Amino acid sequence: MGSVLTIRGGVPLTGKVPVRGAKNLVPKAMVAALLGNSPSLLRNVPEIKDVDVVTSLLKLHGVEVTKDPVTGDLLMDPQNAKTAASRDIDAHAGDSRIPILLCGPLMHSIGEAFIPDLGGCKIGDRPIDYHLQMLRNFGALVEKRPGGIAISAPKGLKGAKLDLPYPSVGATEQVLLTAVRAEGITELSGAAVEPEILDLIAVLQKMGAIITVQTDRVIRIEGVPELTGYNHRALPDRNEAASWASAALVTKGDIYVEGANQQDLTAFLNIYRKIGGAFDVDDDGIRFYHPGGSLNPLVLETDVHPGFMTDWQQPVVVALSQAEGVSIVHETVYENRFGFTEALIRMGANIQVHRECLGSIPCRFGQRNFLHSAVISGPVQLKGAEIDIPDLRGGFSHLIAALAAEGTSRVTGVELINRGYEHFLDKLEGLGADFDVAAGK
Ligand SMILES: CC(=O)N[C@H]1[C@@H](OP(=O)(O)OP(=O)(O)OC[C@H]2O[C@@H](n3ccc(=O)[nH]c3=O)[C@H](O)[C@@H]2O)O[C@H](CO)[C@@H](O)[C@@H]1O
Ligand SMILES: C=C(OP(=O)(O)O)C(=O)O
Repeated sequence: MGSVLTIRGGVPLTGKVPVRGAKNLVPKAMVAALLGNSPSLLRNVPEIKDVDVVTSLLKLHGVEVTKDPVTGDLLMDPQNAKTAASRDIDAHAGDSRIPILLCGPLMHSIGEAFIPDLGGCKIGDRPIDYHLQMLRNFGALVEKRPGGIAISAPKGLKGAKLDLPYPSVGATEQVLLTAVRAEGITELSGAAVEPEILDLIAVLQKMGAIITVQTDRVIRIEGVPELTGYNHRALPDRNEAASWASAALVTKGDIYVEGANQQDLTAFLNIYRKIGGAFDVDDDGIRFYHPGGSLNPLVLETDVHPGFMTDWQQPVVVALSQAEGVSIVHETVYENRFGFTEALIRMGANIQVHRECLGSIPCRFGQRNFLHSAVISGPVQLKGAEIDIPDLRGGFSHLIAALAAEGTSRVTGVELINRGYEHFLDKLEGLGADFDVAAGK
């Protein structure tokens, strides 16, 4: 039974929070360790659920994993990698999307893989068609099995000329993790180039891979027969940083996010400043604060990097509910990422969601009946409510709203937040939030 959080809102969050390695890099760098012929050391690893899930999956496949939670050092030795039973893999896959990325590394290290149906946030259909198509182009055989897919490469994996119809982060990583040890050259057009992908490329290069990131979303990989282990410090979690930044703005607080990196947050910082938030960057992090006065409404579209990241959208929508005037947010990455607004509306936010594309970025969801544009009018006084957290970022945005609201909120489903926010209750306590946690009935 999950715990219940009782939040008494209205306290500005002030203080310091550290952010460690990115949820959207660390599990993938862990998967990459399977490609090496010697141990890998990943540093700055946070204690989050997605890391635990991949740790279990690696262990099931014979990888020795040793972790120091305090330093964040994670040592992985893949030298005895082996096949695992599909029912065990299924039981350990958890609520994560990472298992699909095991395909290439497992085919290279043990010749086959079983991949269970994926978890991850329910913010759209989230198909894996690009992943499977890319793998087939390398020569992999993909078979549907109960509860997942079986994948093998009886004739080996060969480099290919590939083109993604949309710059999918996961499918780009799938190609990288497969191409590095495939025979010959792979050229991927339409690739995603998120900072986490560039950091994964850095990991793979340390292992001996030959990867060139060209202009216009083209990545070229020359396959090599063998890779070694790596020693790498994971880039910081820019999505967690942006969430705390929004929390500072919404609660009229002042939060120093230790570890936040300006370069990875450029698009976010521009929007933060336009809304009326203030920030100071130094060598170790970024201070985010509400400088007083009213917040400004704006028009915003989520997009692939270098655009405004979709995972920043939900916390920023809460900030826009406090801006003076009408804002428009067009979500172009996921077709169904406004479900979280239902709870905000119950808390008093003035938000309408629309099927039309309210923006200029060509989007795959227009005229397809998806509620993917939001109109937000503010400012409103948010009020405490009963909330059941639906997903990671939507859930964090609900927490922020409850922390700023008048009165008390009762929040269930908080365990979902552990998937991407390390020690978030300790961090909230350190920032002065007024809450209790009780075991649910
Ligand atoms: C663990 C991780 O890193 N998660 C991130 C990753 O998710 P993830 O890698 O799952 O996201 P993708 O970039 O692949 O998805 C983007 C869009 O492409 C679609 N698509 C994707 C694959 C496919 O085979 N077919 C298909 O249609 C998806 O449904 C979605 O509409 O990138 C997203 C976009 O920056 C982020 O929101 C997630 O936080
Ligand atoms: C959508 C997200 O993650 P995942 O892809 O792991 O579900 C997220 O981090 O906001």
